[in-house]
This record gives sequence, structure tokens and C-alpha cells, in this order.
Amino acid sequence: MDEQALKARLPDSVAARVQSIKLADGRATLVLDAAGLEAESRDGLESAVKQIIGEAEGVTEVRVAMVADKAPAPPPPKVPIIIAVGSGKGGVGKSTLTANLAVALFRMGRKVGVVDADVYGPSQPTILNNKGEKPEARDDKLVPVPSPHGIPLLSMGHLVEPGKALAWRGPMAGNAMAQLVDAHWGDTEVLLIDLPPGTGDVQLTMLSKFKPAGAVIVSTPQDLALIDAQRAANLFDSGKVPIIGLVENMSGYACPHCGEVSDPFGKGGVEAAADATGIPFLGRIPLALEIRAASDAGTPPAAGDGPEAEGFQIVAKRLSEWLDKAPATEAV
Ligand SMILES: Nc1ncnc2c1ncn2[C@@H]1O[C@H](COP(=O)(O)OP(=O)(O)OP(=O)(O)O)[C@@H](O)[C@H]1O
Repeated sequence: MDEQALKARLPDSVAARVQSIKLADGRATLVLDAAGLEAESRDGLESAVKQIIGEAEGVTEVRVAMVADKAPAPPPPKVPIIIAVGSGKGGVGKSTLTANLAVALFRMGRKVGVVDADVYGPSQPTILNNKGEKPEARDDKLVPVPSPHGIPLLSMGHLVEPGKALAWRGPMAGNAMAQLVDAHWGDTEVLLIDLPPGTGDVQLTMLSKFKPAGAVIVSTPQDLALIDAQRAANLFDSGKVPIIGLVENMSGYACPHCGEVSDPFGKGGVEAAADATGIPFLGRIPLALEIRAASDAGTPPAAGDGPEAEGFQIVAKRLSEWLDKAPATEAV
């Protein structure tokens, strides 16, 4: 059998890639043009050629060399848009808001993930209901843990025993946060980061390593909480992170017995502060026992259609409008 007859055994699409073919002493040597092929297709091409040519009479060995002028450019890694959720002080409902915003955005059709960077008091595995699960690692990066509400999550709560991270010093906490963000987020479009309260190392690491596209700040209507919220806003401002807006949590309490609405922390303070500083006001979430009970039970109100879902839906809608116009996130 001569070389042309050997080439004729190959399908046309493969034969078109043959740059040279030689047959000597039973050994067939082919040089194939592999331009534009991904690694998997190259492997497939090589084994197909080896098989077809190897079956020809008089061929005892097949050698295939692939050449390509240019390797195909790998697709650019997809980077989710990072939104930080911060507060000046603890206990104002930042974690509750983050989880419910994620769920509300998901129900609006967005692919959302959550990073629980609150290394000192991780509560997202409880709220999003995947406590006790452990993320796997692939190629030195963590794989987010799915949750029943459609939100993949990475939390320090998945990695350390409750309370263990309390003794961590700043850089350790910052590094831990970096591992949670720089993970296999797949096709996640929006990553909400639940930050620890205040303006410490985790926040600084985040600003230097993964600059968020924007920040949402949560406050209660109390004067002191507002001053702290302003401090958090200043931190984002100085890191040139646009502040998407302020959310007032625990505003107005409806008594479950008589229905009377009272304002344990004052009313409208956050909106007034937003007006005064020119920061957009995204909405208010009432203080409701159901919100607390639902969070503890791993059923965030935004996953249902009860009255407690409404405030979260309004804030999520405003955030979604902001996302439509958001600038591209800088590479992670
Ligand atoms: N609107 C609300 N109505 C009733 N309870 C709420 C509301 N928002 C939050 N809570 C409850 O208040 C407590 C603190 O909320 P959360 O953990 O979300 O605050 P946080 O700001 O993230 O606190 P930390 O920073 O300390 O983790 C939780 O028990 C939560 O269920």
C-alpha cells in the first residue's frame, strides 16, 4: 500500500488536516494540522487516525505529530460581579439581608452565590440551610456548597468548628476570606459577600484583592448604628467602591398580639441619613419575629410569598436594576 492509498482511508475532514504522510518499513508517520482544536478534539483526532491507519495492510506502527501555528486561546475566566454587604456594627441584620437578597435575586432569574466572610460569626449555613456540609476542593480551590434555595455558598462555618475562628488574627481572617471568594463559582453571575461588621482586616483584604463592583450597607434606624454605617460607607468610598445604597432593617415592629406598629429604634432614620449624604435608599425591612424564626429554621422569607418577603423583594429589585447597569468587575 502506498502513502496516497493510506491517506485515502481517512475521512475527508481528517485527510484535509494531513500535512505529510510517510510509510517506511511498516511505520506510518503522519503530520497533522491541529490548528483551532481544543485538547480533547486533538486527542480524539490522534486516536482515530492511529486506528484507521493502523488497520491498513502492511502497517505495523503509526506515529502522529500534531502541529498548530497558534494554540487556541483559552476562554477568558468568567468573573462574577461582586457585591459587598456591609454594616458598621454587628447584629443589624446584614446576614439576614444577604441571604434573602440572594434568594430574591435568584427568583428573579439571576445566578447568585453567597460568600459568608463573617469569619467570626458565620451564620449563612444556618439561614440558607446547608449547615454541616463540607465544601470539596478541586485544583486547590474550593467548590461552593449548594443550598436548597438555589444559592451556592461558601462560609467559614463550613470549614471550622463554631467559635474556633474567634481567636484568629487579622491576616488569617483575610486569607480565609480570599479562599472563599477565589473559588469555583462556575456560571455564578453575582456574588454577594456577607462581610463581618466594622472596618477590619477582612474588609481591607477584600478591597485590595477583590474590589467589589458595589456595596450595600445595612443599618437599623438607631443614631449610633447610623454613625457606624457612615463609617462603613467611608471605607468603601476610600476604596473607590460605589455604594449602591442603604437598607434600613428592623424598622417598625408590628405587635403579633394587637397589631400595633411601634418603632423600637426610631423610624426613617436611615432614609434621612441616605438623603443627607446623597446615598440611594434601597428600602426598609420591618422587625418581624417571623423573619428571625424563618432564618433560624433555614427557610429565608424571600423564598416564600408571605408578607415578610416583600421588603426583601423591593430591595432586590433595586439591586437588580443597579446590576443591569453595573460596570464590569475587575478580575479576581
Ligand atoms: N428584620 C428582622 N426582624 C426580626 N429579626 C431579625 C431581622 N433581621 C435580623 N433579625 C435577627 O437578628 C439577629 C441578627 O441578625 P443577623 O445575624 O442577620 O445580623 P448581622 O448584622 O449579620 O450580625 P453579625 O454581624 O453579628 O453576624 C438574628 O437573630 C436575626 O434572625
